[in-house]
Amino acid sequence: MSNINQSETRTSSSERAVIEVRNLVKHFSLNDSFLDNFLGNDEYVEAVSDVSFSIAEGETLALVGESGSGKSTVANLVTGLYAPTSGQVLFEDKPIESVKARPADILSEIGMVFQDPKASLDPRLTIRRSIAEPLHSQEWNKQRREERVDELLDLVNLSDTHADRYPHELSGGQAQRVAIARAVALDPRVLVLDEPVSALDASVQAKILNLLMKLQEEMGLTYLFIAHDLNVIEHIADRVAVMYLGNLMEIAPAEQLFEQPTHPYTYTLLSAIPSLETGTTDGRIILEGDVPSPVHPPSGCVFHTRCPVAEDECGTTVPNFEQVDNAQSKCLFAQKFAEEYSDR
Ligand SMILES: Nc1ncnc2c1ncn2[C@@H]1O[C@H](COP(=O)(O)OP(=O)(O)OP(=O)(O)O)[C@@H](O)[C@H]1O
Repeated sequence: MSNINQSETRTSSSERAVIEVRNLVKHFSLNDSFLDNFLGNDEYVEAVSDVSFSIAEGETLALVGESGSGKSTVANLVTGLYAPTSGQVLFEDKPIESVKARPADILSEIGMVFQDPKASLDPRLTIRRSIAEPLHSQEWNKQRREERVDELLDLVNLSDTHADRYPHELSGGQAQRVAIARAVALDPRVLVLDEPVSALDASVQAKILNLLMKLQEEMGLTYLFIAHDLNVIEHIADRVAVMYLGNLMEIAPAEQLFEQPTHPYTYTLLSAIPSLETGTTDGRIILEGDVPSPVHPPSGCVFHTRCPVAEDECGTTVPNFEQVDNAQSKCLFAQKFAEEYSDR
């Protein structure tokens, strides 16, 4: 057991980090009017609070947590859509701003897939034109673009007959395949997947997850996979990062996290997953109280107001990350908690 600094929640030095997030902070101001500025009102939402992690080449890091925990904000910071309030995102050791300075570069390095595939496709464009759109950034002639669209349709297991349809003529699963084809059109290194299967039926979810795993293997892709549902990521994630109220609470290899969570918040998320045998969530821990406001987060550990095992110290002391086996856990009692949990 050891206490470690938050900035050390990274891949081991032998693995090459494709994405590295260092002490990332993002505030959204709530008082932007002239009067607010004049009166010095500077209230803000602390959407992401000192988050650090890295993702190794070919790895899938899942980012999980309840609604409002800051997952999408992290995704938008990693793709350079948002500028951080402080901290840094590095893509292959280069600050993301320098990659973003040339829009074609960022598109070809980091692709993005969203929750609602139909909303991410232009309803006026045929599937062929939608998939071809990012290819216009390349100096390719029409024939080369057409060939690439055919390759991409094949890659995501859609037949040519889909090429001339419009988004409204596709099922949710087919539309997500098209969105994935677009995202990988320029052969990126990284895909940021923001709840890519949340809007789909369970049977379709499994097919899209299988497709993502196949593409990762064939194209050597690195994934940042965002989900609120731990069920979805159990088989796809190599490591899991758990967020609560803008903070990273635990980061661990997926197998260890599902077997022996080291943070009480992870435990409560796991206890919400229905048992495979009974289909019920018997023994589930229901968190008391509402999620606190990200404008005035609790002192000490941000989870202490809802934590089922909090002690007095948790309300006053901000935990550092503690190493428990291969997990890093932002809990003052991580070791004790993990031992007690494994006895259950
Ligand atoms: N543009 C914005 N302006 C103000 N507040 C924002 C903005 N975007 C996000 N927030 C706030 O930041 C916090 C984190 O939001 P975020 O969308 O990143 O969480 P999330 O975990 O992705 O949730 P969800 O799964 O519901 O999308 C929330 O309190 C949210 O209300």
